[in-house]
Amino acid sequence: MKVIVVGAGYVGLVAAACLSQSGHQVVCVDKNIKKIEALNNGIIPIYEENLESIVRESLGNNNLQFSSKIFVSSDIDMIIIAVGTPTLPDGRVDLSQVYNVFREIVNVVDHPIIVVMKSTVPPGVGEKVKKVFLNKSKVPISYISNPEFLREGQAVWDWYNPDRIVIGGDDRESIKKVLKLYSDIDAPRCIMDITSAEMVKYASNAFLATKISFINEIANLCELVGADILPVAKAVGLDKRIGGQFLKAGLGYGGSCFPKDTRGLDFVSTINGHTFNLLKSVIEVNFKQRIYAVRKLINHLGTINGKKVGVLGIAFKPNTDDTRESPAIDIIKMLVDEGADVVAYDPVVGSEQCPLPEEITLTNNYEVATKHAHALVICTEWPEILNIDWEEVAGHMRDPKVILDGRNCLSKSLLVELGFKYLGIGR
Ligand SMILES: NC(=O)c1ccc[n+]([C@@H]2O[C@H](COP(=O)([O-])OP(=O)(O)OC[C@H]3O[C@@H](n4cnc5c(N)ncnc54)[C@H](O)[C@@H]3O)[C@@H](O)[C@H]2O)c1
Ligand SMILES: O=c1ccn([C@@H]2O[C@H](COP(=O)(O)OP(=O)(O)O[C@H]3O[C@H](CO)[C@@H](O)[C@H](O)[C@H]3O)[C@@H](O)[C@H]2O)c(=O)[nH]1
Repeated sequence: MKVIVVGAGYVGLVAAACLSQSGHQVVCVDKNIKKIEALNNGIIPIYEENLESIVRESLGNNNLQFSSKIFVSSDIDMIIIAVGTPTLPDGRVDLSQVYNVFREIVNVVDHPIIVVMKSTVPPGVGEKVKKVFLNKSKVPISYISNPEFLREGQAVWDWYNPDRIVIGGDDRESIKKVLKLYSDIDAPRCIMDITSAEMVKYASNAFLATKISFINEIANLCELVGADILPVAKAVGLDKRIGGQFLKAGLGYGGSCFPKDTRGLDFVSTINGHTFNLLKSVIEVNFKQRIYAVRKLINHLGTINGKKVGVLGIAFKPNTDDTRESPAIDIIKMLVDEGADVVAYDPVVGSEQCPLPEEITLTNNYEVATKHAHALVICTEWPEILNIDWEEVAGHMRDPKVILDGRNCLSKSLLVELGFKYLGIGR
């Protein structure tokens, strides 16, 4: 199949690379010219396991090309859209990138083609796009919704091992063709109408976010009654009807998806006259979890004004350099507001990836963040952080040597033995 992928971000680049590795002819288009120049030289702008080798191999065998303009030659079968759909301050989804792509497509397409929507768009957008944009095209353009469920940090693995492939459409032939993209992938196929496919994506993310906020509420309650969230979550998760995944209590969810998609679904609900109270609570609990962590630290340090606090981990989760809506960013801002001297460490995140307050020091060396620190806050469970030599850190920190383990990822007994004051979440 010959396809164009529009957008070379986390989703577009992974889709383009994996489809080309599966033998499809792919042109990946991004309006960011610098990104395209780098990609043409095999330089990957994001940190994602195995992606670079796939891109380089596909560039080498000509299955993959990069371009800064959409050029639709007569042999192109479909255009896959993977541009950003960020959140607006009022929770609405900003669809301007998506709409701009449709304006371009309608202008350049000169033969019948399928447009596949991989970007996450609110339920109802596909039908609207068909009416507003595609009906104006001189040639037939078929619309398919094909939401993406990959996770950052394991995106390539997720691409080849999805739990399901969701296709929403109203034209059998187009659905059949889109399914051919995935002929080498073993997963259940869920075929439905466009709006339902769009809803699957939002419902999935909202449900996973609900699990996280739920377990965080249970963790907070555990602290009050003297229970430990680790054995509690493990035993609860062993019930197959509940499942053990997404029951890790901590600082709450961040990233480019859960925060924006929960807010987006809440907005869609409100505009349609439905008050989604459960989802509103999920969002509120998630934000409060960050404040709660800072309060906990203040309670143990007395005041943090003038104290050195090392924040370990800035990415919203391990194995990615993405800091979008990362709990670490809010926590750092709150600590700075309280007068702390913050030194933040992350093994891969650099200043170009994240807007941090000017007052803070950012380092890729954990010793710079831990040396002479009064307290540490673990925000991301990077392997580099789990494997820190805590005995050495105990030797160079200042009293009271508090560790707020915001991801419950360290050994409490070891740290207590080494003289740290250990604070977990729900323990
Ligand atoms: N990041 C994830 O893990 C993930 C997973 C599943 C779904 N999604 C969804 O996929 C979509 C893309 O997410 P992302 O994280 O890859 O976004 P991103 O911001 O990393 O990348 C989007 C890319 O699109 C490019 N772009 C914007 N307008 C363009 C245009 N007119 N022509 C060409 N290129 C253009 C941008 O320059 C950017 O490189 C979003 O809707 C997101 O919600 C993301
Ligand atoms: O038990 C858990 C699991 C996750 N998290 C946090 O939740 C956030 C999101 O984690 P994860 O889902 O692994 O990362 P994403 O890459 O954002 O992936 C989610 O968002 C993507 C974009 O929509 C979807 O495609 C994926 O299916 C969905 O898992 C991170 O901050 C995690 O630290 C927890 O706090 N506790």
